[in-house]
Amino acid sequence: MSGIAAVGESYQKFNPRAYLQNNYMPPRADFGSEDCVVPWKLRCLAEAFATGDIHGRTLLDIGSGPTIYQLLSACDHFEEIIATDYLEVNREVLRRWVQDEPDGFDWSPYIKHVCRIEGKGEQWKEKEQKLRRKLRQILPIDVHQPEPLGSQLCQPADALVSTFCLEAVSPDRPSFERALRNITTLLQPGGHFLLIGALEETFYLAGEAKLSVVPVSEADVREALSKSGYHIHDFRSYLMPPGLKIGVDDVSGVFFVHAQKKPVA
Ligand SMILES: C[S@@+](CC[C@H](N)C(=O)[O-])C[C@H]1O[C@@H](n2cnc3c(N)ncnc32)[C@H](O)[C@@H]1O
Ligand SMILES: O=S(=O)(c1ccc2c(c1)CN[C@@H](CF)C2)N1CCSCC1
Repeated sequence: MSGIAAVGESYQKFNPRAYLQNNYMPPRADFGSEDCVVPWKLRCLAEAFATGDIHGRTLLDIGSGPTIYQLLSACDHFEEIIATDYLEVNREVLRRWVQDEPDGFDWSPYIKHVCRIEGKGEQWKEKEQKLRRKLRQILPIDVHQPEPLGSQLCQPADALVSTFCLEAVSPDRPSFERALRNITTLLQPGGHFLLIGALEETFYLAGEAKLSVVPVSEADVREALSKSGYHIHDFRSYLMPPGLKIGVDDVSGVFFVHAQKKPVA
């Protein structure tokens, strides 16, 4: 079985609820200080969109999983947001959130925090409803395919977002770089790409699933982006405090990149 096939097999045991518990609920997900990793991630995204440089008709989120935090600052800048994931269980979690079904994950701490740091006086329920209105498609994706969405995307997106996906689904650095090249075909030339990921992580847990992660450094990410034809506007790294290592992964840090696909020469 190929490395990519083995990754796909390992994801069959992925448990969205366990994944959310491990990474998005207190105490690990702490909003107590601006120096905590969750406020840091949300601030990176809010500041990128606050420049006013990133806007258009369609934003595509690659490997959304069961999460929506990564889309909160985008929803004022795009007409349509498209979420994607490899697993139906995750696409179903997102559909249930969009439909405001009962027993969904409570994203209100994240929505309230983003409204506060954006400083526009937006009420959190207003932002929640706006994102539900704009999140119009939830599509299957495989970043290891040359056409990751198959024939589902009629035209390239104006911007991409992707958080903790590429390194978590690639068995090695070459497949990480190929996956980045594949998803880049989904982005307009000149389009912006906001990428968040794990630094030097080798595994993470999601219920019964133990997923392998290809460890990447800042230099590895920069090289992969350069090979895929991006200009890097901003690259930030966050060093994980030791207290946050509780056994659900071995992540050493988190990176944030604001990159732009170079126009066709
Ligand atoms: C670590 S989770 C990231 C979820 C979310 N973006 C976040 O920020 O927490 C990785 C996601 O990649 C998805 N995935 C697995 N294999 C994939 C593939 N071949 N192509 C695209 N996504 C894949 C998984 O289903 C999972 O939702
Ligand atoms: O935002 S995080 O940095 C985060 C959030 C999500 C993930 C990781 C880290 C690392 N493992 C990834 C597996 F791919 C998923 N964070 C980790 C500390 S507690 C709050 C969540």
